[in-house]
Amino acid sequence: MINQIYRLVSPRQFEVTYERQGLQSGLVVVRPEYLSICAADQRYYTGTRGKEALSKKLPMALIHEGIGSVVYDPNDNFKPGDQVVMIPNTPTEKDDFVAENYLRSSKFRSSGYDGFMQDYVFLDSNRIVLLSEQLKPHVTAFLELVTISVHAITRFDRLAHKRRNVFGVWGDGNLGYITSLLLKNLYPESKVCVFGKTEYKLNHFSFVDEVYQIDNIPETLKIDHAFECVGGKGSQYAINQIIDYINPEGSISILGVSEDLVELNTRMILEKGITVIGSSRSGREDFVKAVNVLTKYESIQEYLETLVGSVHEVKSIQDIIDTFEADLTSSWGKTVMHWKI
Ligand SMILES: NC(=O)C1=CN([C@@H]2O[C@H](COP(=O)(O)OP(=O)(O)OC[C@H]3O[C@@H](n4cnc5c(N)ncnc54)[C@H](OP(=O)(O)O)[C@@H]3O)[C@@H](O)[C@H]2O)C=CC1
Ligand SMILES: O=C(CO)[C@H](O)[C@H](O)COP(=O)(O)O
Ligand SMILES: [Zn+2]
Repeated sequence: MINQIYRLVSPRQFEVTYERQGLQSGLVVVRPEYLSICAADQRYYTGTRGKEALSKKLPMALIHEGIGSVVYDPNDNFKPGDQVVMIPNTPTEKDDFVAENYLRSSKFRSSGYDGFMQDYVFLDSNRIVLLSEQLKPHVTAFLELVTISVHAITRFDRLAHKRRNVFGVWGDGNLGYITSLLLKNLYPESKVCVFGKTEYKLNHFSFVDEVYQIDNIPETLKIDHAFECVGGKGSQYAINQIIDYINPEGSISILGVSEDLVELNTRMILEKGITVIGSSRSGREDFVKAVNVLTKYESIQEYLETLVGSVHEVKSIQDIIDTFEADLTSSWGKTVMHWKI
């Protein structure tokens, strides 16, 4: 069959390419239905990802957050019409110690390999996870972002010391919202404090114990462990502020992606014996966990629904551009595409 792939060729410019794809490949064919825009996609779309990366990675289909329905499974593990979430990480080897998302040989869609902006996506059957009917598609569209928090919290739980009285989450955007929501559900006895810049955004975090504006934090406040969900230029200020407020031997999970090198107060990292945990992307285990968590806790899905900023029907390349532009001007939440192209 001939597949149409919608690739970014240069900032703000998409082109359709046609590729022949055999149905004998053993891969499952999925029709994408709801896709969601990540900050990483915006860095490619706007060209802020940096010239070198752009020249290495483009042309490339964007989007690594999305769900779809199975069209054809040569092994009959999935039925046509099954709703599935697609896993963007594609490992090419297995390691006993290194998770699939940290293997340098793994391929990640929409970061050097084609993402989900295609008529059909061809995936190995272990790169999709079945979704139950009770899950809402405009929410599961960004399930990949939920797996990022699931993965970071799993790593934190394994690596950090066991006093978890107070968590601090820096970042009043999408990732901060999901991370604090999961922390509050997974550690109901712990206090969760969110630190951000904008009162309007912080007002959405009704489920946490405290919210603080970053220029108005009580000096006496102390946290046991922190999650940085800021990224970009703000991550330097956020991580150094965390270093100031964290108790000795606490952990800082860094999730925000920055294009530039970040200057850190390493003297206090040393003096406080802080554990810094880098956390990037996710793997199959995290997707299975995220699907189970959303299915088990109905309230999590309800809270995640308030993170849906807007849903755009996409039928043409112009609709793709309009949706990316709308996302850039949106002040809250995830921008979802109903993929009808
Ligand atoms: N590790 C991983 O695998 C992944 C990482 N990411 C990265 O995580 C980061 C956040 O993503 P996302 O939540 O979608 O982005 P958002 O823009 O929605 O969230 C970031 C938020 O942090 C706020 N902020 C800025 N400076 C500070 C500060 N010093 N302290 C506290 N909050 C601050 C921003 O406010 P304002 O907008 O007003 O500046 C914004 O509300 C990005 O860098 C993204 O690329 C995303 C997915 C996966
Ligand atoms: O969003 C992400 C995962 O969900 C990561 O931030 C993204 O993979 C980073 O990729 P790149 O190096 O292409 O910016
Ligand atoms: Zn992402």
